[in-house]
Amino acid sequence: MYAIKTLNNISDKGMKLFTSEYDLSGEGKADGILLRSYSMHGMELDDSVKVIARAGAGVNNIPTEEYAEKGIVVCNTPGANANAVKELVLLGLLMSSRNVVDAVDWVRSIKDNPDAEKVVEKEKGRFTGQELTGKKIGIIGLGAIGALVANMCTSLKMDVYGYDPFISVSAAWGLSYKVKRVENVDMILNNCDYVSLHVPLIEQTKNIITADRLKNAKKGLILLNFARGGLVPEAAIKEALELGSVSTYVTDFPNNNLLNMKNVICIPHLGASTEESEENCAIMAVNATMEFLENGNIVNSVNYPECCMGPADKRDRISICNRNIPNMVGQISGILAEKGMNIAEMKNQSKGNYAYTLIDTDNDVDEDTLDRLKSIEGVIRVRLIKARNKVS
Ligand SMILES: NC(=O)C1=CN([C@@H]2O[C@H](COP(=O)(O)OP(=O)(O)OC[C@H]3O[C@@H](n4cnc5c(N)ncnc54)[C@H](O)[C@@H]3O)[C@@H](O)[C@H]2O)C=CC1
Ligand SMILES: O=C(O)C(=O)COP(=O)(O)O
Repeated sequence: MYAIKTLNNISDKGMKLFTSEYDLSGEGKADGILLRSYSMHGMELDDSVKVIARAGAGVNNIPTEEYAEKGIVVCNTPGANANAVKELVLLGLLMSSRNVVDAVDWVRSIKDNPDAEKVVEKEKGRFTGQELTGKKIGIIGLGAIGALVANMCTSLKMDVYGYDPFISVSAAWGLSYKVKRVENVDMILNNCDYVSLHVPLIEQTKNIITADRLKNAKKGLILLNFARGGLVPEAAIKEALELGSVSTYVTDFPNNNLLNMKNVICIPHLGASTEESEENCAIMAVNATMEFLENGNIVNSVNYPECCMGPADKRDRISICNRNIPNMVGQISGILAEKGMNIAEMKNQSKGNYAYTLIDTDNDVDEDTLDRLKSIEGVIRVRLIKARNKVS
């Protein structure tokens, strides 16, 4: 039996995939944790936790490096909510271009005016906007979401520019040939009428949109931030709105300061909040959790490498989280050889500072073997997964 804890509401479509082998009561020590935006920084975790699945894309709410050091695999759900965000970006583009927020607020204010129909026709000129067709848009970050946004904007007949020095091969394949490659953030800000941010919040992207950069931005820029608040310092936005270099800031990450600024359109972090996206994310997160707990297979991890060997069905499987340093595989297989054990299949993958090893063995695995594997310097965690239908 595996115990699962959830830190946010996770769609039933995903949760119901957990079989009767899973205790979902949230009681006791968890083997796996599922969450959305709940902040895990500073949270005490039981030693029992082996896998954490973020039903969503951004993992800045999870101390992924600290957890890697503890042998906890953190997964996310790449692309599962990208369409939902793309559609909200479209709304952001339209709302900011057609003054929809102010116009709707104003028209509500005349609801008791008996001449509302006439007043609308007389006053509507105050809300004249601009069209998207033919305007320049820059997309910063061309991953799952940025690529969809870029392609959507080409369909809207916008002139689309993209910046992503780390673009993946699969994202590049999916990108319209009409998207023009730009070499730096400033070129995007200085030339575009609209800029949409789609990078993760990491050390290198924190405060990426500085006050200096915005000073030189094309006058009247509409900046859309459906990625993370921490990419754009509030002071920079305040100054740019006052100077007029930015005309509107659309953000999915409001706070008290932003809510009190004029020409800031605040959305309450709704990017991924559609039924479809919540279901997609939950299904992917639950599948990754079960794969890891039952088979030791790692999929969609952000702190450990992808490593899969199919179901742990016929043979006992040893799962080892270790540091990415020389001679790990040699020492591991040496111990198994000393114990007279035969390795039926083995896989070792690495990512950054960490590596992961899966071993299927024809023999029974005793406690002493596990203890000796644990004692190798650089081994972080060892787990035995008993075969479901063992061959004798
Ligand atoms: N508003 C919302 O509800 C949602 C917000 N998000 C945010 O959007 C972010 C992106 O999501 P996805 O597109 O799914 O992730 P992704 O991982 O598919 O794409 C991120 C892209 O950013 C690029 N990148 C990384 N560092 C960069 C840098 N310094 N400069 C330029 N590009 C850089 C990467 O190469 C990658 O192509 C998430 O990390 C999250 O913070 C994601 C989903 C929902
Ligand atoms: O997936 C992401 O990065 C998001 O920001 C979505 O957050 P949420 O799951 O809606 O709390």
